Formats: sequence, C-alpha cells, structure tokens
Amino acid sequence: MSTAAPRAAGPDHLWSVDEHLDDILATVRPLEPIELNLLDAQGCVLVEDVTVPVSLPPFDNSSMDGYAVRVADVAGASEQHPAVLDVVGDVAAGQADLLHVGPGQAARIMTGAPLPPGAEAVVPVEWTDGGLGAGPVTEMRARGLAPEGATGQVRVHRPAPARAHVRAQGSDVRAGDRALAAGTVLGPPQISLLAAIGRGTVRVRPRPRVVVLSTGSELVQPGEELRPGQIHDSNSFALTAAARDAGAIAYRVGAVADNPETLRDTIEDQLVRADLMVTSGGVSVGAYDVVREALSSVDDEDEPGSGIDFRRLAMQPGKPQGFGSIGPDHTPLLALPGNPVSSYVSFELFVRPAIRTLMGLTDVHRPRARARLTADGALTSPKGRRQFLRGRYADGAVTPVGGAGSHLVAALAQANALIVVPEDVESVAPGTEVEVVLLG
Ligand SMILES: Nc1nc2c(c(=O)[nH]1)N[C@H]1C(S)=C(S)[C@@H](COP(=O)(O)OP(=O)(O)OC[C@H]3O[C@@H](n4cnc5c(N)ncnc54)[C@H](O)[C@@H]3O)O[C@H]1N2
Ligand code: MOO
Repeated sequence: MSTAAPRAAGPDHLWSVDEHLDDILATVRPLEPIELNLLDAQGCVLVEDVTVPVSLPPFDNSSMDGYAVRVADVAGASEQHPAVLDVVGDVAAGQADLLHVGPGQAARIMTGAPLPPGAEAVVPVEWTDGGLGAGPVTEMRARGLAPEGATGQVRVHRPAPARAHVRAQGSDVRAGDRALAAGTVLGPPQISLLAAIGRGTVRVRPRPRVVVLSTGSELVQPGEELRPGQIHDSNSFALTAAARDAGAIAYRVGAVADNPETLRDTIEDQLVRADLMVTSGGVSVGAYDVVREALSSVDDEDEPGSGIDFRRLAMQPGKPQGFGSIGPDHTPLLALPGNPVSSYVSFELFVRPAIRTLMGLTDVHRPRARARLTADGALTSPKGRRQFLRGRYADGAVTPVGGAGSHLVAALAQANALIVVPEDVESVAPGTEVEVVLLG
C-alpha cells in the first residue's frame, strides 16, 4: 500500500459515503503478482498473456467409439448390403503405437484415440454389427469380457464421408494462439483451458490475506455459555465469511477484550499475515471504545506515514468508521462499527471494494439495480444521511425486511439487497422506484 493519503478534512467533517470510499480506493493498491499453482489461482486476475504452446487437440482423434475406416470401403454401405471389413486391432486413447488401416480393413477405435494412418473417417459402433455378425449393436463389448472384438470382421451399415467423427488437430486452439489475455479472471473454464494446454502454474495477483478481529469484553465465542451481559461474537464470523466471499483468504481472530494494549499487541502480531486488517467495534464515542483509543495514537514516530483516521459518515447504519494504515508495510486497516448490521453494511460498501482492488479486479462493487418499492407504508430516513435498509429483491421489486435498527441480524439474514435512500430524501412512498445494492 502507498503511504496513507493526507486527510485534509478536519475532525468535525461529516464524510459522505463516496468521499470515504474514494479515500480507501485512492490508497489501496493491487497486490504484486506471483506465480501460483492452477487451483490456487482460482478467482485471481491473470497478469500475463498466455500463449498456446501445442495445438489442441494435439492430434486428429476420434469423437466416437467405433471403427476407423477408409471412405471408399464403406461407400454405399447399408444394413442390407453392409461393408464387411477385417478388424486389424484396437486403438485406445493414449495409445502411441498405431496400426495401419489398409483397403478392406478397419481398426476398432475409442473416443479420444488417435486416428490411425490409412483411416479417413470413423463410423460409430451403432452403425455396425460390432463384429457379432447380427444386426446393429448399441455398444462395444468390454475388452476383458470379449477380447475377440479386436479381431475378426465387422459389418458397417452406413457410409461415412472423409473426416466423419474426426476431431482435427488444432480445431480447438492452435499453437501460438493467445489462450487467455492478461486481466482475465480465472474461473473453472479458464482453469480448464490452462490445464489443457499444459500450464501447471500461472502469474496472477494473489488473493489478499485479510485478518478480521472483533473487539468487545462482552463477546463470547459461539458454542460457549453466555453469562449475564454477554453476547456471542457474530461480527468476526460475518466479516470473515464476507471477506472469503469477496475473494480473500480470511483469518478470523477471536474477540479481543476492551484493552488498548492487548488490542495493539494483537494487531501487531497479526500484521505478518495481513494484506488488509478489518476490526469491528470500539469506534464510537464511548469510554470503552478500544479501537479508537488504541489506534488513534498509531500515527506515531515508529511508523511514519501510518495512521488511522476516525471519522463520522453521513450514512445509516455505519456512521462511525476508521481508515488508514498500520505497521512497517503500511497495511491498510478498516475499523468498522460494532453493531452487527453496521459492520456488515460497512463491509459491503467499503471493505469488499478494497479487497477486490487488492486483487486487481476492475469490477470492485456489488451490482446495483432499480426496483419498485413494495411496502405497507412509507419508509422514513434521517435527513442528511444515506440510508441502507435491508430488503428482499425479486422481479424488479424490493420489500424491506426488518426496520432500520442496526442490531437486527435476523432480518439481515432474510435480505438479499440493500435499499438506498439518498441523503436528501426523508420519506419514500410505496410504488416509488428506488436504487438497490444486490448482495448476491
Ligand atoms: N453517544 C453516541 N453513541 C453512539 C453513537 C454516537 O454517535 N454517539 N453512534 C452509535 C452508532 S451509529 C454505532 S454504529 C455504534 C458503534 O459503536 P462501536 O463501533 O463503538 O461498537 P461497540 O460499542 O463495540 O458495539 C456496538 C454494539 O454492537 C455489539 N457488538 C460489538 N461487536 C460485536 C460482535 N463482534 N458481534 C456481535 N455484536 C457485537 C455490541 O455489543 C453493541 O451492542 O455506536 C453507537 N453509539
Ligand atoms: O451507524 Mo450505526 O452504524 O447507525 O448503528
């Protein structure tokens, strides 16, 4: 990451959602490319043009289980007047020593096997008697059960033009072609192609390593009993899952108690495996808001250029936020508010684009759509705040789920979209067209 951008805004500045996002995206830079094994490169952005070294298919081969024949030998063949050919042997996929098919001869051939010299076409086994001397068959008999199938005679019931059922060398890609362009995101089909052309490794931008840690002395890990005043830590799970969903390798650090020294030590310990750090909680104005307390002072003599800026945003939920960099490598850190819906919405709007920028993706944002609001009554929204309400989107309509409260995790679990209510809108009537962020 480059040195944290100087932040001109004063402490009283109310940041817009876009200003905060711009600040993050202006600071976070794509990770340096590395060479990765194919499967480790899944979901990553390719940084090299990949050239095909050897044509695909590498040789003419059969697309059917059948018989490799000479066109003249099967011309005019029918079930009443079959072409009777001598079977010179089998050609299986992977076979290197090939038989020669001469006039009046056929080789039994399997799908993917090289077309043997002399043969010009393949007739599927269903067009023959399979060497059994009766009518048409539907399949070959297994070699172990009927070894005699590789010899004897076969009756062919239909003619075949030259190259019938033959997949030509280079009909897929040719040596020297560009298989994939730099900038391609490697999904399963692209990984298939790379493997097919023999590439075991590729040069890509790696998945960012994201360390997620939650703060709060009230937090207990799921599976453990709650004592009075305690709640289960859900944010570290939600944010870790969301980071993975965004493409990151995410490490969840269990909840850290509200103690600034412990928090600073924990963050310093984690920096070694982090390309990005995400914290939840402790960014508001309370006396126990540990992230703010511990990291406000990080803009220190040890790490010039580092620092976390705590700010208020004109949004709801997600008003208090922290952003900056930390440690010798200026690792970017986003400090999200603790309310579960606030932290999740903040992730979607700010952390996800940061992760995808680190990956070198150009498409870093969730898709958006216009939708007709379906609701029992008008939605209300605080003046001067961009509100992100949870909703269920389908077929061009969106229905709010739950209210605006940023503790409503059950409603969040029902949502598949965020309804965006702009800063200057205080009421939205049912039937109005609204913007939605599709959560996928
Ligand atoms: N006087 C003011 N109080 C608050 C303001 C304000 O402007 N003035 N802002 C409110 C807003 S908005 C938010 S959002 C929260 C943010 O608070 P913090 O980031 O300091 O978060 P905490 O106080 O640590 O926790 C808030 C809430 O969330 C629960 N929580 C925290 N971590 C987790 C977790 N990992 N899993 C589940 N739940 C978690 C925590 O128990 C609290 O209930 O501040 C408001 N206050
Ligand atoms: O902004 Mo807080 O995130 O409204 O609950």
